[in-house]
Amino acid sequence: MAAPESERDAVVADPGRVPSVIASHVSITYRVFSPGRAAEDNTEDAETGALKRLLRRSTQGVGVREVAAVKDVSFVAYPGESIAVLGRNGSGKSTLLRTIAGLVPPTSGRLWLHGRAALLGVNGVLIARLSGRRNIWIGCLAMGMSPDEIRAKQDDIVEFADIGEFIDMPMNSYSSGMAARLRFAISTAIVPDILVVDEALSTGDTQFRARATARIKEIRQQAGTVFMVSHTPATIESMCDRALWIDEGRLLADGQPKPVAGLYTRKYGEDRHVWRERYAEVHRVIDEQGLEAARDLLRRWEPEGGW
Ligand SMILES: Nc1ncnc2c1ncn2[C@@H]1O[C@H](COP(=O)(O)OP(=O)(O)OP(=O)(O)O)[C@@H](O)[C@H]1O
Repeated sequence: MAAPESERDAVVADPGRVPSVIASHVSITYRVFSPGRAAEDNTEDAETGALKRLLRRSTQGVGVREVAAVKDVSFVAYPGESIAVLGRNGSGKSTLLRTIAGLVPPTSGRLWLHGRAALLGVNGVLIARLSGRRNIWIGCLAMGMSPDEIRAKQDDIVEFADIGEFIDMPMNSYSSGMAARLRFAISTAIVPDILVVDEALSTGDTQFRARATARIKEIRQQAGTVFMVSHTPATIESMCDRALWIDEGRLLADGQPKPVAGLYTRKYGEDRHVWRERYAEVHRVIDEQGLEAARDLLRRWEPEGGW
């Protein structure tokens, strides 16, 4: 069903402020290539079987499945905002965040960024057999820092990671908490305009979490925009001033963290049976009347949502 006109015009920016991110009808679809069936060729020798499979694929095509991870998401974000992204496993949170960080292009729709975005977590580029100190250079270079910038920052990074003599040991000797601390310290060494945090705070001990929270606050105060995935209502309420609830790839709610997290946790929390019926109703409304009508329903249930 085509989206109603009100949904097509969902991106409305505040004329008094310069947005840091504008997402306009962003959809992201993965194409998954499934290998051909191998079992039929077990009477052949391996080489003949492989050749036959290859021939069959080239004539019949490889199975392609499309996964619509993010569906028609629109929002406007501003400097100074700290935005929680919540939703169940597989709902599309990481995909959306990776798109904001510039790692996955939107399949359709438009995304405008004002400034530099960085995904917190330089895990992909770090090399486990090298020391933490060497990895600081690798991670910082990957974030686009110059050698002079790195030299100026490296003592701060070591100090913030606070992993003692392990900084000179290979990263594959680190506990997961230590590795998370070092990654966090590297990726917040420079203040990006848009910081994207994908569950980085779920690791690390209480003391480190408190320091990480303070660092994120610092970034916010320097007028950056922070997006962070979190499943914990207390974290969302203490660290964020806005929440996006992504459900099956759709932006179901965009409002103040407390009511949005409240709706979300009720769906998966205590009065689950009551909410399950309401949730089924939300999905019925989405199918029959569109997403905006479903959001109206949520607004009626949680009028204090600020949406
Ligand atoms: N690289 C990929 N190739 C194909 N499908 C993918 C890929 N990454 C994610 N998906 C699919 O896209 C959908 C959204 O996944 P995504 O990781 O964005 O969800 P998520 O909300 O971050 O989940 P989680 O909370 O488990 O991390 C899922 O159906 C997932 O299987």
